[in-house]
Amino acid sequence: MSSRSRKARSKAKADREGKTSFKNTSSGSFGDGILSGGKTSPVGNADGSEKWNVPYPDGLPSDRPLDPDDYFEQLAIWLDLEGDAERARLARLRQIRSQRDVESTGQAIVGLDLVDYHTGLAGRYLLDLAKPGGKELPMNRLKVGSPVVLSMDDDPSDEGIAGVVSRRKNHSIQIATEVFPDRDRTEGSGGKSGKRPSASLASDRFRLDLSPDETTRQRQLAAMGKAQNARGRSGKLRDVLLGIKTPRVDGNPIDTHEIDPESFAFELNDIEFRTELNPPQRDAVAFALMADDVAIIHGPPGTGKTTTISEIIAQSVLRGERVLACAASNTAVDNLLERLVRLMPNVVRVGHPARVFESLQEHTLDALVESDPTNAVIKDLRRELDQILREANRPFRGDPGRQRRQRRELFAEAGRLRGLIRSQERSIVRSVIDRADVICTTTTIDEELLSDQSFDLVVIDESCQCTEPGMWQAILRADRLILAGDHCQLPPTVLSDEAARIGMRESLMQRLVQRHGQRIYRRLTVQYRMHESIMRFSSDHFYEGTLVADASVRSHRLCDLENVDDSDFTREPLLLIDTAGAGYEEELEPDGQSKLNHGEAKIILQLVKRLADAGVTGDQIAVIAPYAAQVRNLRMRLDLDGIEIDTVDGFQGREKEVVLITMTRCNPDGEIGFLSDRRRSNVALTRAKRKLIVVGDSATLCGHEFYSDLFGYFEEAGVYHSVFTLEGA
Ligand SMILES: Nc1ncnc2c1ncn2[C@@H]1O[C@H](COP(=O)(O)OP(=O)(O)OP(=O)(O)O)[C@@H](O)[C@H]1O
Repeated sequence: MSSRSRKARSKAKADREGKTSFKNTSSGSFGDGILSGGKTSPVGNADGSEKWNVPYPDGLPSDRPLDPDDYFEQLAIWLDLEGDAERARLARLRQIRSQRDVESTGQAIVGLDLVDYHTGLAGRYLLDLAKPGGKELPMNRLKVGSPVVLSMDDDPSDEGIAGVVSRRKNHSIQIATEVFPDRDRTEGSGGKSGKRPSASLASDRFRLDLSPDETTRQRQLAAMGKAQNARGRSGKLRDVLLGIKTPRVDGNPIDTHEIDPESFAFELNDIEFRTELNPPQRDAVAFALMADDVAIIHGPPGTGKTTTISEIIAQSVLRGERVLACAASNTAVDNLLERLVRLMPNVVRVGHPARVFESLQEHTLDALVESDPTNAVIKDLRRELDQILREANRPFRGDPGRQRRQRRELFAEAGRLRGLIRSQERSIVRSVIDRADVICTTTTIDEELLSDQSFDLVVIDESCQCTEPGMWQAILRADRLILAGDHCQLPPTVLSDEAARIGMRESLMQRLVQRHGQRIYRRLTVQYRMHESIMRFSSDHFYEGTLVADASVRSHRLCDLENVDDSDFTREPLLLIDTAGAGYEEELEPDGQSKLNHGEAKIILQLVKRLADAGVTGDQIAVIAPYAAQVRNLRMRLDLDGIEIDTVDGFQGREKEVVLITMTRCNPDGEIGFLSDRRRSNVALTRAKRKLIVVGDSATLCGHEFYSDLFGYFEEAGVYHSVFTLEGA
C-alpha cells in the first residue's frame, strides 16, 4: 500500500475519532496520537465498530517471508492500538477524583506539594514533589523513566504538563519536565479563561498521573519509517529479520550450510575468555562471534545469559569493535552494565542517572559530562538559571498585571539560558560518546544524544520483553545483531487486548527461532539458581528437559543456610498446598478488575510465619501472586521486615531463597484468566533457589493440562498436601 493512501486513512481516522489530547505546552501536542506523523492506521467504521485492515490478522507468520510494507504497517497498527488503549486508561484514571480510589490504582499520586526544584542536564526542570508533612507516598507504579502528567490537583480540567519520573524515594518523587508548572503557563498559550492566576506555588497542590508514552511511540515510528526505506547494511539486516534473506554464519547461509566444525573449533580456541564460562556458554560466545548478521542466545532462568553476553561484548571490543548494549528495561540495562564495567573501561550508560545503581553512577553519561573539565562554564550557567527561576516564583507584591509581565520576562530569560546550556552540553556529550567502546541504553534510544552513531555490534538483552516496534531504533544502528532472552518467560506488557490478539506480544526472537530452528540460536543449559527438583518441572515443560543444575546449587536446601533450623519443612525443596474443597473463592477487588483470594492469603500468612519461626529472614522470602489485588491484599496483611510481595511481572529476572506462589484463582467454572499463559507460571516457578511453595485450587486449575501436570509433579515428589492436612506438611 502506498504511503499516501495510508496517510489519508490515518488522517481520516484521526479526524473521525477526535483523539483525547493532553497538552504539553512546550513541545506541542502530547497525546494526539501517532497519526499526526502520517503513519498507518487501521480502518474503522463511522459507527465506531472497527473493521481492521490488518496485513497479518493472526500475528506475524514465521513460515514465510514478510513483505516490508505489510510488516511495518502491522507494527504501526499495533502502536496505534496501544496508544488508544493508553490514552483511554489515562482518561479513565483522571475521572477518578477520590484520593483513596485513584491512588489504589497505583497509577496516580494526588495532593502533592512542590517542595523543591532545580535544573538538570539539558536544562530540564527537576521538580521534587512530596505529600504534606512528609508523609510516605502510597504504593505506586510510577518508576524512574515513567512518563507522567503533572496537573493542578484542584482543577479537573487542567490538562497538565508532560514529565518523566527522574527519582523516586519513599517520601518524595522527582520529575523532569520541559515546562515549569506555573498556573499562568496556560494563559500565554491559549489556555482556558477564568483560571485563577496564582502568585505562589507554595499554595498549590499537584497530581501526578502515569501517562501514555507518546515520545517513545514517536521515536519508534520514526525508526520504523527509516527501516522500511533503508538501503545498504540496514536494509540487508531488515531483510534478514523479515525472512527475505537468509542469515549467514562464517560467510555461509545458515539454512543450507552447517557450521564447519573445524572453523568453529578454531574460533573457540582463538578466544581468550575473560570470564569463567561453562561449555554451553563458551559455545554460545563463539557462535555469536561467528554470526555475520544475527545470532540468538537463549537463556532459560538462571543460566548466565547476562554473563555470556557480557563476554561476547568484551570479545567484540577486544577485536576493536564498538558495541551498543541495550535492553527494554532500565533494570536489565543496569544488570548488564554492572558486568561490563568489571570487564572493560570505556563503557558509558546513557539514560536516567537516578535509575542507575549507586555503585555505577560514575559510568552514566551525566556523571561523565559533569566531570569533564570543560563543564565549569555550564555549572555557572545553571546557577544563574536556578537563580532566575527562584526570582520568578517569589511572591510578588503590587499590580497583578505587572507581576505576570515580570514573571513572563524572567521565564523568557530562563528559556534563553537553557538553550545556551544545551548547546554547550551537546558538544561535551558528543565527545564522551565518541570515546566510548560500549554504550548501554534502553531500547528507547535518545536519538539526539546518539545522533548518527552506528555500531559494529548491537546486543539486545531480555529481547523477548521488547515489542517489535521497540527494537528498530537499536537495529538501525547495527552492523551485526545479537538477541538474548527467553521466549518461554513473560512477553512484553501490552495494554491493548486487540493489539495483543494480532501478535504484539510475540517477539522477534521467537519468530526467528521458529523460522530457523537450532541454526540461529544457542541455548544455555547449566543453571545456577534452583535446587534440581525446583528446576525439573520447568526444564521438562519448556526446555525439552535440557536444563542441568550446576553442582553448586543442585542439592542446596533451606536448612543449609546458617540462620535456618533443620527440619522436614526446611529440608524439602518443594511443597504444594491444594485448597480444593475449602471454599476459598476468589473475589473481585472492590472498584477494580483484579482478583484476590482471602483464603489463600490466610494460608500464605501461616506458611510465612512457619518459615520465620524456622529462622528464615524476611529478605530471603518472596511471595508472588499473578494478580495485583492479591499482592495488595497480602502487603496489607503480611508484616515481616524485608519480605517481598509482588506480581509475576514485577519479579521476572529476580530470585529468592524461598518463594511462595498464591495462584489466587478459585471458581466453579475453572476460569483461570491470564494464568492460561504458561509463560507467566514458568517465571513464577523458577524464582526460588532452595524452596518453592505453591498454594492453589486443583478444582479450578487442573482442568488445564499444564496445571494438572504441575499438581501431578508435586504429587509424585510426595510433597502434595491438602489444605486440610496443612499442619503435617
Ligand atoms: N559459568 C558460570 N560459573 C559460575 N557461576 C555462573 C556462571 N555463569 C553464571 N553464573 C552465575 O549465575 C547467576 C546468574 O547469572 P546471570 O545473571 O548472568 O544469569 P541470567 O540468565 O542473566 O539471569 P536471569 O535468569 O535472571 O535472566 C549469577 O550469580 C552468575 O554469577
